[in-house]
Amino acid sequence: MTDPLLSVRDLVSGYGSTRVLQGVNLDVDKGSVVTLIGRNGVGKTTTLRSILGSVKPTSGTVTFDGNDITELSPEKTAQAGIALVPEERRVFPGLTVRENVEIGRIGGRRDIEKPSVDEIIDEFENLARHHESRGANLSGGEQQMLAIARALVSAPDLLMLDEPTEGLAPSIVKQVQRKITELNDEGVTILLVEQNVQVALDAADYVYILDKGQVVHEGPADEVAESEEVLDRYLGVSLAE
Ligand SMILES: Nc1ncnc2c1ncn2[C@@H]1O[C@H](COP(=O)(O)OP(=O)(O)OP(=O)(O)O)[C@@H](O)[C@H]1O
Repeated sequence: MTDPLLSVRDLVSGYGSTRVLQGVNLDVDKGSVVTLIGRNGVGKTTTLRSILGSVKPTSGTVTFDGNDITELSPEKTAQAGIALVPEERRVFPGLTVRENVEIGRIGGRRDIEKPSVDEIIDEFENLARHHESRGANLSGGEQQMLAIARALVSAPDLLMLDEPTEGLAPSIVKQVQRKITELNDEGVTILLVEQNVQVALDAADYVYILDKGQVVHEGPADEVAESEEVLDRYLGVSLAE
């Protein structure tokens, strides 16, 4: 067995005196799609922020590609090869598609040649025809693709996506899901936070369920999908046949 690409151990983290994560443990194997699911407010976004370094963990460790990155700043974490597509996309509304992607090229790994802005945009059929459109004029689905493109141009080994399908129409949700699968097929390892349980289970190889700042259940996605009692207890959902 090879070591996981990302390994989170006993991670305790929060905001000021509020402790949100109470000792999170998770692994992401190279080449896999791992999803983190759980009800609102259980700490999913805080987990991603603590891995990235925008929230400083109180204790515990984050190991990436064999290196301890627990104390690194978000810039250094990006240089190590991790990119985050944040909740609500955070596309720059006044900048064009091309300019938004160019910003992503500033950060990220320095030890390899990054793809060009055009190469990345051309991989997204619904962005390629909008090179010069401003972020504000894109649809929600196009903005999500732009946020993913901006992360990919930094050539990450691990792409973290925070609720990429939130607020999107069902047909666009499918497009985002297909993109996640396509990227993974191309070799990008993915850690996905997803409210849409069906998408989370369909996209993933392995699933962690978070509740009150701790992992309360984990397993291969197909096994979790069949654990009706677990889905009901921790997520309050039952999946239609
Ligand atoms: N910047 C912040 N300052 C203070 N408290 C915060 C901050 N961000 C989140 N919290 C609190 O931390 C807790 C966990 O939030 P987090 O965003 O990690 O949850 P989540 O599982 O991602 O849920 P959601 O789906 O609602 O985003 C919540 O109680 C939230 O109010």
